[in-house]
Amino acid sequence: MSTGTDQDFNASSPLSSLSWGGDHLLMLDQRLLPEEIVFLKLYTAEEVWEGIHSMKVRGAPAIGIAAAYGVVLAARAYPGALPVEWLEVTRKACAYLATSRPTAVNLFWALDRMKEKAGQLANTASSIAALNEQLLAEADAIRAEDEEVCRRIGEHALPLIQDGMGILTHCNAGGLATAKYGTALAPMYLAHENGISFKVFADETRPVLQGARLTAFELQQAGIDVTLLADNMAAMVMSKGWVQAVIVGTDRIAANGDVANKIGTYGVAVLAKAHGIPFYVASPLSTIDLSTPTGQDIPIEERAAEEITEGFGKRTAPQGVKVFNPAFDVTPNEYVTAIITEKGIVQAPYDESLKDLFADND
Ligand SMILES: CSC[C@@H](O)[C@@H](O)C(=O)COP(=O)(O)O
Repeated sequence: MSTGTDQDFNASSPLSSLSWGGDHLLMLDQRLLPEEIVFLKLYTAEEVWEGIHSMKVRGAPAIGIAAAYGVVLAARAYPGALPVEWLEVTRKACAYLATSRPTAVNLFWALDRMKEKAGQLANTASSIAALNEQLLAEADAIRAEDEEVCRRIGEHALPLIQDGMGILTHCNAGGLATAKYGTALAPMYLAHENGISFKVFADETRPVLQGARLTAFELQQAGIDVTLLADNMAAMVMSKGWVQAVIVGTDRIAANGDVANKIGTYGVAVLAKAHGIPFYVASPLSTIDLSTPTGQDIPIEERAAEEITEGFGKRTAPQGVKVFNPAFDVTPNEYVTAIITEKGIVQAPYDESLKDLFADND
């Protein structure tokens, strides 16, 4: 792995979290934002695994894209392999990369897609170089499709944003978490482009501060009116009548419409309901997991205690104290006003409306 700052930051176009560099994956180190803009050059699947696990890249769609490129890097490590060995390498890489984080279903969705593509390619009697090129094309397609999907989510959600509105969001579901535009932030970028005037309240999102470090940064760079809140201020801001909608992203939606997203989202949803504020979830179809029946079946990642006791290098709790640090929570479907997808906006009953989204796909 090597580091560099060779992709210039341009305030008018959002930073790209991931791009293919010819023989490596260029990954923006999101742990260092907003103070430093550093792109890492990753040459191995192990480096990609570590990048996902340590949250250098994070956000459900982005980790799926990163993992897809990780499979490409694994395959490229054996230029002299036979096709059957090549296939085995790609399968092992998929299984390995799937262990990097447990909650965001986009990771498994992207790896399943790469596994299926590798299986098809291995039967084509192409050279290993040609197989690798085509595997790379699949990873590129996953990335390009995500950009298009996010744009469409933004277009569908655009009518929800009106002049003078206040919108609260939690964590970061922006361009940094996706190929471009984001999911929850996509309509905000589009509304801004369309001259609609609105305010965003960004929860700082303890303990990793994706709201403060990433959402506030992204929106500020785009010239969008953003106000940063500590998480415990959302109730007061809502009670003042400053918030007309909540829009968040998601890591996995179960078949019944329960929504896993960054820890604290459930609390925001309860507050929104108490104040009569609609709570919207922006989600690509790749984040909807019909094979998981309810939110209780979604695996919730628990992360290191140090994220809470000495986040960002400063000890803020006594040594040895017990800590519970789940990275996500589940918002029950009854709090979800609507789910905004690239195929349109759906509402309860979610067990039917989510299934219909996929039925239309056939
Ligand atoms: C479009 S990103 C949607 C979600 O992945 C996002 O809201 C979120 O919870 C990210 O969590 P993170 O732990 O930063 O990967």
